[in-house]
Amino acid sequence: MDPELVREVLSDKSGCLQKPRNPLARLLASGLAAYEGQKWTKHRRIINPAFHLEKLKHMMAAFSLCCDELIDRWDGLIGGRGSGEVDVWPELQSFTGDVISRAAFGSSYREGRRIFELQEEQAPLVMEVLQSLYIPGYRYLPTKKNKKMMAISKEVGDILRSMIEQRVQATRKGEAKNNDLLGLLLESNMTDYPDTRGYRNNMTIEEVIEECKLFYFAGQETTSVLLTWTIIALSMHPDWQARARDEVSQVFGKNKPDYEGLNRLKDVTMVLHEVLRLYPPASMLIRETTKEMQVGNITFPAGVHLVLPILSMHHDAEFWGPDSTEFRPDRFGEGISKASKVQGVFFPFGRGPRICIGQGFALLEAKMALSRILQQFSFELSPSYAHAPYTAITLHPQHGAQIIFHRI
Ligand code: HEM
Repeated sequence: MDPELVREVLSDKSGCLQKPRNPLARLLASGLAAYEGQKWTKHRRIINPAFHLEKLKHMMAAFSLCCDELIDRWDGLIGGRGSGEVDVWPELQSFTGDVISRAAFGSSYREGRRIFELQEEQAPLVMEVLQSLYIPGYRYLPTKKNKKMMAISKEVGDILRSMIEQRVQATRKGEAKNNDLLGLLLESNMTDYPDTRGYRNNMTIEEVIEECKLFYFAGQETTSVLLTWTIIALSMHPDWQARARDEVSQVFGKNKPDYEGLNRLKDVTMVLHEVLRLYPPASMLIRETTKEMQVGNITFPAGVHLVLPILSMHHDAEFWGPDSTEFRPDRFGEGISKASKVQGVFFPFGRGPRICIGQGFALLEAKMALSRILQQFSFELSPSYAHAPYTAITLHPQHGAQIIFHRI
């Protein structure tokens, strides 16, 4: 696909495009509530100013705590033998779930974790519904599955509502620290924050609930996918594993990584960019035309879905050269803009007004986790690993990611 067209669509200067309304994309976009007929929230952008990386520094403590738990768990799995096999895919999913729970809900972490467990239970039920024949009104019938889904949805809503109400009270009394995502969301929501057209944009409690659910969907699986492919790629390329470990050891020695040091990691960043290029967690973006519009020299009527194929553009030899499918992190040695032959063909976090607001968060989390893992273990692929990247909602390792770890 022509990168110019991608830029044109994602910048959407004509205002003719929106995030799609098809059920699967709605599931992705606004969480499971989409199934219940709730609307895509229009207000997301108001949280952007509060979601500044400076504030995320407060979340370093949450990342660090989750890393401690991960390393302890893997240490336990390896046991006294010094080496052992771990399927890192479920491990890292649980890790990023913990990170987002702690970062999103701070002191209310336990209730937050319960919400995410419930959503995990709900996701396969929703997928089943989406994949089955659509019969209008069927979802309101008191079938076993529908009752289960409604019960989960009610429990999630009840927990969130009570957490939010408590937090709003505490914020009004000046008693809440509010350096977690929920706090930032509520704080920015309590501030009168007009949009570019001057409208007040405050969210309802229901919309705050939707935002909280979205953070989980947008932030948990994507980051676990990135970390999992990184461990696999570094197992396949021991030279890069050694190089990344050397860098981590030069910057941190045996100390725990800090914010300033993580921002100085060059080789590790190149590795993460190359993994995001070869295995982009979101393999495509979709936009829907809301009225007739022209893209390039084609005129599309309203209601057309435009698919922007991140995965294939990231692999295209025309943009990246004849080694486009090879793992070569040094192509990012002089930054993203010089990595490809053509500009604008690397967009794992999207682009334009709806670009991922969690990209700083995700990269910081990934760098911290990877640094801790490299400090503690060397690793290689297990003979039971089968390489099968598979596009479900994100780009999964279809048969898991079995890795043999050796304690250093
Ligand atoms: C490696 C990790 C991640 C990747 C590859 C990723 C990728 C993306 C992409 C491609 C989009 C744009 C979707 C579109 O334009 O249709 C997006 C949006 C979004 N992401 Fe991420 N993401 C990651 C991590 C995170 C994290 C950790 C969070 C939250 C803490 C997050 C929160 C969001 C939100 C809220 C949106 C919607 C923004 C909007 O529509 O205005 N993401 N992400």
